Amino acid sequence: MKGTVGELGEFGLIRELTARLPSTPAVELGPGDDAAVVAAPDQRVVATTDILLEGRHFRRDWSTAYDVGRKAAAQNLADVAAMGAVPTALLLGLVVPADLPATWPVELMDGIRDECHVAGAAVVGGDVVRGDVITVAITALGDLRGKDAVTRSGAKPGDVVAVTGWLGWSAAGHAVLSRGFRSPRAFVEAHRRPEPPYHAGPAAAELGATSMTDVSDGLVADLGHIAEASEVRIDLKAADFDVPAQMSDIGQAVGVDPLQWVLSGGEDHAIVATFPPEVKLPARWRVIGEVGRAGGKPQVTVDGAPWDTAGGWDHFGEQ
Ligand SMILES: Nc1ncnc2c1ncn2[C@@H]1O[C@H](COP(=O)(O)OP(=O)(O)O)[C@@H](O)[C@H]1O
Ligand SMILES: Cc1ncc(C[n+]2csc(CCOP(=O)(O)OP(=O)(O)O)c2C)c(N)n1
Ligand SMILES: [Mg+2]
Ligand SMILES: [Mg+2]
Ligand SMILES: [Mg+2]
Repeated sequence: MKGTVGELGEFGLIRELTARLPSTPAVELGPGDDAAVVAAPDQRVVATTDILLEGRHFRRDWSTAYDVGRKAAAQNLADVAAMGAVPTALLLGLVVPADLPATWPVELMDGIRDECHVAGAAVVGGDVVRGDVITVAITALGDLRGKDAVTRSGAKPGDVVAVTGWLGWSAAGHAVLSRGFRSPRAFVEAHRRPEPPYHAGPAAAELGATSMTDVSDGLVADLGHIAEASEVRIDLKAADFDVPAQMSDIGQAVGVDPLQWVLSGGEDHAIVATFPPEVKLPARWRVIGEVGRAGGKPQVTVDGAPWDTAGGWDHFGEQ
């Protein structure tokens, strides 16, 4: 495709974007009208939104448009899964400058479409606006299939804490990219394209998870939200985490303790949940700690001590 977004124009761009979407029988009415119509047999809908901003969430010299699309969709679809729901639909709000090559939003849409396919969802609509900073604002919807949502507030003392998915890989990849390197590839790829374990969300709900969240900011920070909402303490054991040898090598090379990435690196969108101790967890879940009584301030401890460095990303913190 030749030319810029400005040359295509608003409706030309919308045509190019929507032409790339498959028709999906589950969606009653997709893009093209004032709004979409999505079936909700459960009579409730899970809804979540997250924004990705150029410079803050992604860099065009680090990630392709396709990668950004995969990641933007993944970040939102993971939030749906973390409620115990199955992702169904996604809407894309897009801000782009007029001089952006038209291939960029088109490849972004390909990435979003493909990640939706992985999670079983469909793109049902969106909006396009001209602006100075590329902004990808996604809303995702999901289906609880008649079950209760798994919130952040149900953890009970005595529960076990278990996680599935990657931890620290995206942060290690980010560390590599920020220092001007492009390898080791596995970590850089993990930063560009997280792989949330979508099916683990509804599976955890069925196993009887008492609380759940995805890890977007960092494990300690995100478990901190569960500790606060559930009014409990969460105790983690560092020995329960394995730090891959290659991650240790990167840590050595850049002078960072790799456990920092595992415990407070965000953007892998692992799913972490608490379960009653009698629940038999399938092998994909790693038990990493237990839930205790709050005893004053709810908090997360590692090997018995409060985690003293930042537990994760804060948009207004010092990064
Ligand atoms: N601008 C906002 N208006 C209303 N609710 C918001 C806003 N920003 C965040 N929230 C809500 O605060 C909660 C925490 O947000 P966030 O940390 O972004 O969650 P997550 O990491 O799962 O995306 C979410 O329930 C979110 O919907
Ligand atoms: C260029 C760039 N700088 C820094 C980061 C690191 N980073 C940006 S946002 C973020 C945390 C997750 O994003 P957020 O907007 O907080 O998502 P949410 O928690 O709402 O799901 C991290 C670790 C990045 N991905 N890219
Ligand atoms: Mg958010
Ligand atoms: Mg989340
Ligand atoms: Mg966040």
